[in-house]
Amino acid sequence: MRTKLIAGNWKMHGSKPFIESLMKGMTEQLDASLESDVLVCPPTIYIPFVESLIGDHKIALGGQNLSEQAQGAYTGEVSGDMLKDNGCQYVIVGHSERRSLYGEMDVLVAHKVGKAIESELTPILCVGETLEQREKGTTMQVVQQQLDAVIDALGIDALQQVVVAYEPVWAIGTGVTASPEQAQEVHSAIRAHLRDKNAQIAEEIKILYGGSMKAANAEELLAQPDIDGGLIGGASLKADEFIAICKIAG
Ligand SMILES: O=C[C@H](O)COP(=O)(O)O
Repeated sequence: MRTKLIAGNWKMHGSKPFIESLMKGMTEQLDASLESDVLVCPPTIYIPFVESLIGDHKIALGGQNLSEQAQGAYTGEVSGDMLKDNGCQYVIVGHSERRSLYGEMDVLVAHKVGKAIESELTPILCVGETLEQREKGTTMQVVQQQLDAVIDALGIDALQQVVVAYEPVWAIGTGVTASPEQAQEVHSAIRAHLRDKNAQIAEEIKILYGGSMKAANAEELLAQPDIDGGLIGGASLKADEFIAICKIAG
């Protein structure tokens, strides 16, 4: 039985007063009996601040990116160990914004997944196709290639420590959500692809959906058998909305 994970990716949003109010709303409404896991991924600089606001609440902390290097003269970079040292348990790797805006290729993403695991962080490996790729009918090819880059570099066993997030690029921040059927189709194909390599890992791995998920569509998406949670952008910046999704997840 896979526990659901609801992860908020705040991207480059927030300020101390905004975060204080967001976290107040979240911690006040968060029910301790919630069975799903809740995670927030603030901008790196606010991680210690958010950690102080989480206190004893059952909310995990994650980074949005990490360096592929362990340490050294890499100006502006933040390592997995540094994230770990500041209370993170997770880190998002290979988000489509990192891939398209910062030129992160599959090989680099695979390297970062490896570094996250070495730092005892759970990488949330993002995969997904553009609208053009979907229209050409290459969705699964693209997604498999993104997954296989990690499997080829680190071996299939590494995926025991990975969460996958399927994020169709055309659904990110657009208000256009993949239909539950479209999302389930890809999630199930991802699991089938992994099953060919290791049935147990395929069964146990969490596959999150990301792309305009909100309280109004979360129920249908999270009811799909292969959707194990959400990686939520815009809706994670509103306490009521985010907590409503967490409650739907159970
Ligand atoms: O990491 C989150 C995804 O990019 C989804 O963002 P969104 O919920 O704003 O569409």
